[in-house]
Amino acid sequence: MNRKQLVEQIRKKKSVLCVGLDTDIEKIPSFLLEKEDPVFEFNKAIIDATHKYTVAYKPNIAFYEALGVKGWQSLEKTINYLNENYPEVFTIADAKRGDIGNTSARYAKAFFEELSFDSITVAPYMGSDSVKPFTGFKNKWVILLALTSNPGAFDFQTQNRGNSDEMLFEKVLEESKKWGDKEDMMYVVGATKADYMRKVRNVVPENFLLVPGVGAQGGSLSEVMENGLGKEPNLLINSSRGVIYASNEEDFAEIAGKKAKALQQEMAPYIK
Ligand SMILES: O=c1ccn([C@@H]2O[C@H](COP(=O)(O)O)[C@@H](O)[C@H]2O)c(=O)[nH]1
Repeated sequence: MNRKQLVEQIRKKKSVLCVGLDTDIEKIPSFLLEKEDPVFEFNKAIIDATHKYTVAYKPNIAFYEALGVKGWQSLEKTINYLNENYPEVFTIADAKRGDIGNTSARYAKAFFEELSFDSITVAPYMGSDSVKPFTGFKNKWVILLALTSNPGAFDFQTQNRGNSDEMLFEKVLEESKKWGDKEDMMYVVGATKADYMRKVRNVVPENFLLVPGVGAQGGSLSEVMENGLGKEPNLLINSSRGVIYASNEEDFAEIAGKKAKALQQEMAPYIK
């Protein structure tokens, strides 16, 4: 998917909502466990109930890998279901990959070609040769970890470099501009770090930001919208547990739909 298509969808739905498919076999309603592929059945019901309010879906790969071959099959069925039934939505493999060049190239093939995701999250720690193999795929995106939502982000990401005032995450943003641009590179910035949003936007005013951490992690949606939104609507705000586990009963999908709608309605007034 290219930037124009993503922006058009955001404006049409008046939403920057990304629903995180962090589908934990131990948390899904127990009646689904009788099905042949409970994880896929759960995802399918959540997607059908939320797609009107949602512009992106983000399966976190850990939840699928944890189930071995079966989990990988559920993931493949989920991305195929999205691409076949809702081709307008943006898809994110939250895999946080990045390795020496030839290995990164295999990760890129796995997620962009075998699984046909639109984007993948990538860790910048190993530098340019670990990230560049994910670039150059037509209409595919790298989503680079910049300032993450977890408390440990303060261990390295906000530390100053030498005597300069520049923080490590600012250096990552600046340096990565050599590897991609607003048409193929996004950044992860946690909703819990909304105080730093202005600094982020000083370096990358136009790139999309993927913002996890609203809801369960305590980040504020309105602060993110107020400080993070560019002239074009260039945010994707993720909610995983807050949407998909809003109910654990027969009505889980319907309640997830209502949660997604409530988030979309909070977002709508900001989207021009
Ligand atoms: O900085 C980061 C990067 C990724 N994540 C991921 O996003 C979701 C958040 O889930 P919630 O249930 O909405 O808290 C999850 O997949 C994380 O691994 C993040 O939280 N922070």
